[in-house]
Amino acid sequence: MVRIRNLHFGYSRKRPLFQNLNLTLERGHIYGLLGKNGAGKSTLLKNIVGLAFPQAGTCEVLGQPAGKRLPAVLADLFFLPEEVYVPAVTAANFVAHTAGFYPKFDHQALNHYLSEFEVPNEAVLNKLSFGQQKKFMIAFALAANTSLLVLDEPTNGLDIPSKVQFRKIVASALTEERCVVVSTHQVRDLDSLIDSVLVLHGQRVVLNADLGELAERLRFASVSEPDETALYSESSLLGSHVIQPNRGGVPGRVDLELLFNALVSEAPALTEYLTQTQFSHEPVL
Ligand SMILES: Nc1ncnc2c1ncn2[C@@H]1O[C@H](COP(=O)(O)OP(=O)(O)OP(=O)(O)O)[C@@H](O)[C@H]1O
Repeated sequence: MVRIRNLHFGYSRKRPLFQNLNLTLERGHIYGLLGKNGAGKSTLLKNIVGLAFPQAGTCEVLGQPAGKRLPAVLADLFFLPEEVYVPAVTAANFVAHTAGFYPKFDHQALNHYLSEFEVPNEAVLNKLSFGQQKKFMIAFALAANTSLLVLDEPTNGLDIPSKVQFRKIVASALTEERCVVVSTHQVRDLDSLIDSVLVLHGQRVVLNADLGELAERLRFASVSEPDETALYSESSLLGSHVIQPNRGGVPGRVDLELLFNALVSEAPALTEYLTQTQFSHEPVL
């Protein structure tokens, strides 16, 4: 679906944002893209959807260079940027004029998502609140039914019930044919939604892993005594939160926030452990 090899990109040549970045994304997965502010999440997504162009290396989507923006590729991908723009027309009018760009557009699904999000179909879009505009565009993006769906910080501006709805709706829209990428710096918004996690740090993707496999290999725990054997440890009020090798092999819950903190603080023991462990997606770290 997405194949990036040795990508170099920077807004200025003196300050590269990505160097030798590699990434493979497959159908049938919901990926969560995590990275600190300014790590380049939005920029990476723009390279994927053909709105920014590699200075070296390749970025292919659906087997074609993304930067070529071929009509057949654009009809099968949807990118929802963080800041949504809506014109001064009703939702129904907007759909009547734009759904035609997406051959697999599902009108029934759109009505279902809009009613779940409680967005009125007859409303003039630019008169809606920011959160309602965002929910309308999320519903439209999902209903476009494209093979690749890229959502940049979709939960920004959503209230708590809408975030819950968002997770439910996106999960229901995933099929074996679709690949969904969701970026966020609010790691908790992705809990129980994504099945794979991507971490962008230090100019490259340092982790691309299936959450199920991570759960089999890592154990996330809170301990009261220091654990010298932990791969990563973070002090808490009652002791420490730790990441340990999962020696029992019984999969538990992956603490995305702790994992993210560990990776961006470049915990060497965890890095080494993950490097030795074969993940299904691609060699990471
Ligand atoms: N159009 C642009 N021109 C020049 N620099 C840019 C442009 N867009 C982004 N940048 C810079 O590139 C870097 C990465 O920005 P980007 O928006 O991709 O990061 P991000 O990980 O999405 O950040 P955040 O989590 O804060 O949204 C930042 O330092 C930003 O200032």
